[in-house]
Amino acid sequence: MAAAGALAQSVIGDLGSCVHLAQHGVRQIGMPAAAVRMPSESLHGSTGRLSWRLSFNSCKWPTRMRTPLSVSAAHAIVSEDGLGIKTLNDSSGSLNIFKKEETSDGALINSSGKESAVTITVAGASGDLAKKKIFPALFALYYEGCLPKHFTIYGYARSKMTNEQLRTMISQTLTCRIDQSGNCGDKIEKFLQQCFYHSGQYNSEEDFSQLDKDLKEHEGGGLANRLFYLSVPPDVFIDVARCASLRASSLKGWTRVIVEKPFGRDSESSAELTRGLKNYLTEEQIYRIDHYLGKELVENLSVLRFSNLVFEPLWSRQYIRNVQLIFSEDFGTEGRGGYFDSYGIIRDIMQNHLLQILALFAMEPPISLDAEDIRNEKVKVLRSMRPLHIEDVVVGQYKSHVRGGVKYPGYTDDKTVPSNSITPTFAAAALFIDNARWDGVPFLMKAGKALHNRRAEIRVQFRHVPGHLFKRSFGMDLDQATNELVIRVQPDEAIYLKINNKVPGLGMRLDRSNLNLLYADRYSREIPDAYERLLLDAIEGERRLFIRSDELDAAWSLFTPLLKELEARKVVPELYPYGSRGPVGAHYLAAKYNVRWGDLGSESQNA
Ligand SMILES: NC(=O)C1=CN([C@@H]2O[C@H](COP(=O)(O)OP(=O)(O)OC[C@H]3O[C@@H](n4cnc5c(N)ncnc54)[C@H](OP(=O)(O)O)[C@@H]3O)[C@@H](O)[C@H]2O)C=CC1
Ligand SMILES: O=C1O[C@H](COP(=O)(O)O)[C@@H](O)[C@H](O)[C@H]1O
Repeated sequence: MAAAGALAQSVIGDLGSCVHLAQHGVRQIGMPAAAVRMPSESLHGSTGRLSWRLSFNSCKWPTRMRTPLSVSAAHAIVSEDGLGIKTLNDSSGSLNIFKKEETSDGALINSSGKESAVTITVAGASGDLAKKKIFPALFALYYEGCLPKHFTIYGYARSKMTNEQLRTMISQTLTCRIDQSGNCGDKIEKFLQQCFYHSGQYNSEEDFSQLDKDLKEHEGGGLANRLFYLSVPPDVFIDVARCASLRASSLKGWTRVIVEKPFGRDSESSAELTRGLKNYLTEEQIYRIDHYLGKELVENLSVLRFSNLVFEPLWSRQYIRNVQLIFSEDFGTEGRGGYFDSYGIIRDIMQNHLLQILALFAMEPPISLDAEDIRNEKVKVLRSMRPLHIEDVVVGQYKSHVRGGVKYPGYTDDKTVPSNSITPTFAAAALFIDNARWDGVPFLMKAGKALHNRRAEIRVQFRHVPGHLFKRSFGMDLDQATNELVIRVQPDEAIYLKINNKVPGLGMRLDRSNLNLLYADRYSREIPDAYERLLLDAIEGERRLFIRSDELDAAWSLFTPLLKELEARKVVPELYPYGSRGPVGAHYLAAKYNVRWGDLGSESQNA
């Protein structure tokens, strides 16, 4: 076994293969040529805190480089930042990927080069999220060949269920990739055979000891890693973490725990949750999931910014007038009113999903694409932000509405919601980042349920062109002539830039047109669900898209004073009809900062 230190020193090699890889885009994705080393030996080994893991299949490329390549050269490369690639000269053209892992979560090197087993236990397996998202995502990973060869999936919950009943439940929500649906039935059957169920209490160490026994039987005595997904209500997070950690941790491999939101209700409860989890787990073992970070277009933000020369120079107060982060759903809290009423839209969407996008959008260029480098930059942005003021926030709640003879229920019509609830189902807010790059630029957020459409997008409105030669063509309203970049996260993923253009003809008439990258037109591949990416990352130990505890603290510091004030003052939300565009107050808030919401232009896809 070669040690990583030795690898780092070995500069042997055939630059031909380097060039070959560069031609396939590797260098562009993040491997500077200077960092490429070419050892002559086999590449798995370990040094200090780093270990090297051998895995197969292009899915297992470290996320930042997860690009399928077909390279036929028989060479191995290791970069100084801990990434390595070994290309095989076999007919499949497959790649072996070496990836650095820290051993603080219990990872051990598999010195034999034999693939280790992974068990994924979903606590709360009988619940909504598990059925809707987690099992389908695990199946999709299996379907794409992204799960390790030896994997087992365990459902754990209090409900009594047999393995067969779990399989029947899961099978109802599995779907196959549109483009490869040929052998779907077989794949579903094989996947289900790897799924098992264990009934137990969330706070019973004894029940987790039983689970441990079951897991061991499936793991077969070799190196086994364990991932626990806490898909349970937040009041049992710590119980499950305690029992899993004390009674069902992997003895030889790593143990990781994915924690679902909400991570508390405010700074204090969040800190308490973190303290509670850290009694049993290290920070490296905790994967706080924010599924918006796993969405394709959110992943793409850094690529758009940092790999296109045309954008990064514009990314500051000098050229950007305002940034808008917009989330809307065309359905209410149906079915989740009980949870929602004690959280509200600000905690449900703004403090996490929209703020995470904002941090990624506004951060300084990170030193590298390593998880810690990116999270360091995100936390700096969050710490540079002003805590929200109540004057910069508008809250709303949907009321019932009859349209086309159909009566849509109001929020308080939900039986699980108190009839006098003042929990906001809509909020708009203006935030500011007090740093050199963003001084004075309003970042407007808007999130709401039961609105007229379902959409999540980032809108970047640029400043006016100075000394605009074409003023006369635009009339008085120069706002209509500014450029706007729209990153549509969902649905119909797209990136488009509104530009001014001459209408063809002999006159000089201008209009606004879109330079449009509509994903469905450009890429035939189906976009993976966010949970697929995040589960795969957790299995691979890639923490870049998970929230670090200091990020979480910073996020809560921004919102906690506002949330407390709203609650203390019992601020009554402005009512808006189900299916409408939300409260009028949102427009006044935007107008206060000289902003017009960009999503109100028209109903067309690319408004
Ligand atoms: N559903 C969603 O779309 C989203 C959910 N989340 C978060 O994910 C987690 C799981 O969500 P979801 O599946 O909707 O939750 P559920 O309410 O469906 O709960 C999951 C499971 O936990 C058990 N459970 C329910 N209530 C309690 C309780 N009071 N005490 C102990 N166990 C309980 C039940 O299983 P059993 O009785 O069999 O033990 C249930 O099937 C939550 O933390 C939620 O906030 C986050 C984002 C979106
Ligand atoms: O976290 C949550 O997200 C969903 C919206 O997720 P999406 O991927 O479907 O856009 C939201 O409905 C839910 O209230 C919230 O808890």
